[in-house]
Amino acid sequence: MTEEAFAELLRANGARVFIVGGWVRDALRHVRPHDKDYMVSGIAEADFQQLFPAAQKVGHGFPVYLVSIDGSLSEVAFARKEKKEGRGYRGFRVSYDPSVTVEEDLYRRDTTMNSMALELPGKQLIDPYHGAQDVADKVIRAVSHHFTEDPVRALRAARQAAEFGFSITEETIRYMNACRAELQHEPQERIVAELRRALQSPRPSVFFRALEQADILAVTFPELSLLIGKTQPPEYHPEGDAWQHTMQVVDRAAERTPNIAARFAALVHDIGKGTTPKEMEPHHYGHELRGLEQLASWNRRVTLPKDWLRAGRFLIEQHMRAPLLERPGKIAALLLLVDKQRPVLSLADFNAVIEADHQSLPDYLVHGEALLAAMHGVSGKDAPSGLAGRAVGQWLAERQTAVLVKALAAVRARA
Ligand SMILES: Nc1ccn([C@@H]2O[C@H](COP(=O)(O)OP(=O)(O)OP(=O)(O)O)[C@@H](O)[C@H]2O)c(=O)n1
Repeated sequence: MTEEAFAELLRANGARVFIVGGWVRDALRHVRPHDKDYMVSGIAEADFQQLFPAAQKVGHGFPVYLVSIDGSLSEVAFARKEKKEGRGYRGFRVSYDPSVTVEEDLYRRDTTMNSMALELPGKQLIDPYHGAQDVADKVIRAVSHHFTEDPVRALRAARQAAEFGFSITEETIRYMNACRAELQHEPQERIVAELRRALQSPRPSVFFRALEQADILAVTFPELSLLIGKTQPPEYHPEGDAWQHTMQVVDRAAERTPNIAARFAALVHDIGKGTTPKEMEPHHYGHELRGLEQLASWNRRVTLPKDWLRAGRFLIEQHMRAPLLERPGKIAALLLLVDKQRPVLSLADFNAVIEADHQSLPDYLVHGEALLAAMHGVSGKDAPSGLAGRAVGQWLAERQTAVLVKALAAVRARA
């Protein structure tokens, strides 16, 4: 059914119909809006079911229906009021009778930019909390103290700041801080989902810095929060401590690769510096090993996506040595090892993180694909017939190194 027919049918039965949430916000931001969510008020659930017998009921604790509108299945919710009664995002008493108004529904939402509606059919903007002005000013502002009723809103606000390049008001930062205690009991999947979206954003550091500003980094990402104040030799790190460095590296990685596992690897590459003994600072000898331990402990607390873990481990192990190799045998071995990380991590992804960290890239990584192609021209099948077992492996490694030396010399001659 068309949107027009859907709205007309409801209006003919005394209801009001609205487009709500992120679609309205994104339309005002002039970016391509995502899925449309609808809301209806002034109609009882039973009457709605009679009008749309094919609509599938979904939703936890309150009715949401899936209706096919303009060719896609859209969510249609009833205007509702919520009263927090228990812990977590499900601890609500909800009322959604036909008397609940659109303004009441918008009031229970997180931020002003997400609390606007367009009434159908004319798409008149309903904006009781001045979200349009905040979108124009690029400001994230909690609608009310109800913000704290769902603690994940603290992460949503930080993540949307990173996605949209918006700033967060002081008062909202305080509400984010007020979510601190409850955040410790949130399902980790919701936190990882927000982390994923933050890593997808153009500047992930905005997300982590907002959490730090609200003093909730230590409860959401304790391994990262340990990096704060960890000193580093200023001649190598004029940007400051291990936290400032990590924030720069994750942003530079986001400029260089869309691969989320690689961006995660950039985030955790120096995570071992968080547990460097105080007396060793500003040096961090052995931080690769401590980094693997920290990542493992993060993964015990939260099951991290397997590809993130694999990329994270690999970069923790390789980020110090990879750009500093001189011996051809080591360069050949590294390139072949990087090659084995596909499809989790391509050579380009690996290079993106190394360059984000060191702000330069050695020629053997810049031309790594060509060097690999040359090395792949040699196969164990070409080994002399007298060789077997490990001797074939050794012969292959030697041949591949010889090929690499030639190919690298050609690359360097052209430079
Ligand atoms: N914790 C939450 C989640 C959602 N919402 C409200 O529900 C709407 C729809 O939520 P959702 O689709 O999850 O997010 P969007 O804001 O539409 O967009 P995004 O994809 O950026 O999360 C939001 O706009 C907001 O009004 C809320 O108040 N609190």
